[in-house]
Amino acid sequence: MDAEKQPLRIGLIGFGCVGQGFYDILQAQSGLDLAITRIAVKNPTKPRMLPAERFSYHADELLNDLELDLLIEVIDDPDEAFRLVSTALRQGRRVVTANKAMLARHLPELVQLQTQFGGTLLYEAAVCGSIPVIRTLDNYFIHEPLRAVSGIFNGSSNYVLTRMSAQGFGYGPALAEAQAKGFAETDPTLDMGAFDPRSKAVILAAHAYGVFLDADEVLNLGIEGIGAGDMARAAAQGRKIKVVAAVQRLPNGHVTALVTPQLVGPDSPLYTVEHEFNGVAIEAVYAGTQFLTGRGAGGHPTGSAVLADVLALQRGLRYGYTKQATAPEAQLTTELELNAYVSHPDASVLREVLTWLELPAEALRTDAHGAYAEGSVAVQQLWSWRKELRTNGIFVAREGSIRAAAPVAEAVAAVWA
Ligand SMILES: NC(=O)c1ccc[n+]([C@@H]2O[C@H](COP(=O)([O-])OP(=O)(O)OC[C@H]3O[C@@H](n4cnc5c(N)ncnc54)[C@H](O)[C@@H]3O)[C@@H](O)[C@H]2O)c1
Ligand SMILES: N[C@@H](CCO)C(=O)O
Repeated sequence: MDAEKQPLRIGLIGFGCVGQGFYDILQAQSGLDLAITRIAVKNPTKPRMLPAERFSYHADELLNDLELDLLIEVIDDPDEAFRLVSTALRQGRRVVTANKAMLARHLPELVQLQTQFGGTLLYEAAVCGSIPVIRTLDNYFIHEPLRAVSGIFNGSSNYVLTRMSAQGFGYGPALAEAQAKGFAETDPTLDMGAFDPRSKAVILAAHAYGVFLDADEVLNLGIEGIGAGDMARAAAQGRKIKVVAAVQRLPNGHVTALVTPQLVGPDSPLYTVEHEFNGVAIEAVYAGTQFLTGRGAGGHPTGSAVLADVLALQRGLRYGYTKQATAPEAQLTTELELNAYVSHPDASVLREVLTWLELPAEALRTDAHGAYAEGSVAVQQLWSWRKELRTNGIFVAREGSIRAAAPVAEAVAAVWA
């Protein structure tokens, strides 16, 4: 047989939700010159849809098989994923990964390995499932200055919020559903605590601005503290609670990122993004704002993004990382402030929170659902008290853009209006 007619030989590492999703899609399509030649799994005793002889039980066997044209890494262990992906890149190979936690920690090194050894890594599936946002930023907005890239980057927490608000579900049952449907991470605190959308924000910062942010220095607050009372208050105001991640260029030219729950109204495109769907707004200086939406989690949507990367690799696509050359400085969220809403069923707990956040005691209100308060809060305070805010299940929402703290707050608000 003519060597050029051989299908691309794929080594698939990980056969969970995403691995099987990718496998299903490939089985259902004809005419693609692709073959899943080897599959590596971890657990030899787990019942699977394919006969045992289809599997290897050591991913290193796939790394050592240089007949494989391309490796796909879709396991749930970020450290092992980094070992596998970085080894493959040192071999100069073509690799696809969906592992955002691993990418957010190691992106600079993975970029450097591609330059040094000539391999290629694509990872569209790692950010917002089936939405082609990385490619849009990397290929289309190559020279366009961007004001912000923001939106709903986590399907599981959005699913839980949708079930709680529209269908009156409790937090626990809603999360159990998100897990059963394959949306949640193996450790769901990554989703509910907004660590997962923070990883995605870090990855998008690299493609939108050429900046490699340190994930540990990006403030992320999740939805563990949100209760029926918060849902009822939001609904009474005609708003919904969404976890919004934002990477944005500040008027001083620096880039910053933040992930928090937010109260959004019907004027926001995020208002109608429900269940496991994600939505990304790209605010470009000349093109204006574009909004991308689609399924952000699940085996088939994510498998579809993996397939798109495989086909792109077949055509020779690489990310350009062109904005790295002119990357602005990253700025941590200090010196910024936002409109905060905090709540707790117990007023005495909330009183203490107000002192942490330097909000006046008079801001405290109570209603049938418990205690809440609203006011302008320095992000530095949220940062300092982030562990306590999480442990106490305090819900902090923001509304509108974060802004530089006084005395430039008014000027900044005008720029962003
Ligand atoms: N589920 C989604 O919607 C989704 C979406 C985008 C990205 N991702 C990412 O894709 C990756 C896989 O997610 P998933 O939902 O398929 O998880 P999963 O838990 O369903 O499957 C992961 C599989 O990897 C296996 N595994 C772990 N270590 C392994 C090793 N060393 N060798 C071989 N197999 C190993 C596990 O046993 C498990 O079966 C994760 O990084 C996740 O963050 C998931
Ligand atoms: N756990 C992730 C999977 C998609 O990255 C989510 O719920 O968005």
